[in-house]
Amino acid sequence: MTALSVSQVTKRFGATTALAGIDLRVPDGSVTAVLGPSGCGKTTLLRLVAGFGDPDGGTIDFGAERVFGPGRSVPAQRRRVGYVPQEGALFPHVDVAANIGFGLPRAERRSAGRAAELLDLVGLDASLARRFPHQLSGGQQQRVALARALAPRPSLVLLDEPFSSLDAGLRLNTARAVVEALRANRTTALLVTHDQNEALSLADQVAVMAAGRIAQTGTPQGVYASPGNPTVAAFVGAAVFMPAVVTGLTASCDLGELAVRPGSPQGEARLLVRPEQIRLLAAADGDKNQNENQNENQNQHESQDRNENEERNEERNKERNKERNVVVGRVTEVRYFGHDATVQLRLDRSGRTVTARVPGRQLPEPGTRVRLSITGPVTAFPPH
Ligand SMILES: Nc1ncnc2c1ncn2[C@@H]1O[C@H](COP(=O)(O)OP(=O)(O)OP(=O)(O)O)[C@@H](O)[C@H]1O
Repeated sequence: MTALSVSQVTKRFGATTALAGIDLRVPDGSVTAVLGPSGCGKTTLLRLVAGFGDPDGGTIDFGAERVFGPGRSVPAQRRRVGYVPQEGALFPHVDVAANIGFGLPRAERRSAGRAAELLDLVGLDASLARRFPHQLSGGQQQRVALARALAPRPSLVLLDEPFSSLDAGLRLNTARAVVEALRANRTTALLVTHDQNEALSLADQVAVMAAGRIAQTGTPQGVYASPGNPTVAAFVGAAVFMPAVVTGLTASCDLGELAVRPGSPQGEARLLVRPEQIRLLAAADGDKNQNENQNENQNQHESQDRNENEERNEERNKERNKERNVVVGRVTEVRYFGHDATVQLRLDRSGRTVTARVPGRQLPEPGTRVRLSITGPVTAFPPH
């Protein structure tokens, strides 16, 4: 298989700039997910790589071979690209074996061996070879579509939202089976999707696209944990943004004093907190009483022993600082998803609304007040 390099590729359709200078490298034998909102240019990029149309500028290389560049455009049929579209890719009037054999040389087309091998690769039983597409589930059809794309041993496989027509359960299983098959075959693949979970859970590399450009490329963990800007941050997962002032490695905001990553911009900033970083602690009202009792006891003790006055004052200051960093909010909404839940809270201090993602076991009732704490460092962006 071959690495793909796209460099400074541009494409306009009349007044619309579909691609504004794309740079992307897909390493040999790996799967890159292109993730982006509707209309950002994902399909256009895939079509130009396949050779279904020429860019206005830039270069496209398959390994050492330039397939598009100044004065050069290798036709689609000579690029040896496998294409898996959204749905309806199979010929309805011929069986699975014939569908898979479509792209094979004549001699191989008659051999049942290659079709069986490909069915096995995509995790389907060889007995399905004689069925017609309408006798398969949607997920099975998409696996056959991949088997057909892989049959002529392409240099590259392009998948354009191949799972979007499948329902949730089937979608995940099919997506996993398809990516396992791509990996087993050491296929270089570009998978277009607008589903963040799909991109993050399946791909070796995620390229986030926005308005005709690649906004960021990296490993799924890298893009999620260290997004380059707020647009990427919001596109790869749920995000809570809030204003803050950063001094050194600490950000001061409505959620208290939070640790920020090294190298964060200083001064006024826009903080990104992931909902799973917000932890809910014990109910706030009970805690408040306990704190008041503790303070009263401390006061009595201080009046008994004046010599320890200074020491006590210091402790009280520390306690006050701690209290200042205790963030309390009232639960306004709870959404239960089985494996976890989201809890929306209105912060006492500012009235700002934040959303926490918590395990679905012990959920607070709407209306109760809870204390919050933030785990792990948060990301700071410049304020605008
Ligand atoms: N043949 C065309 N003629 C005119 N405009 C086009 C054409 N193809 C795409 N566009 C425009 O180019 C932009 C990018 O379209 P594209 O289909 O690549 O986006 P996309 O990210 O794949 O969107 P979606 O997720 O909705 O499929 C859009 O504004 C679209 O309207």
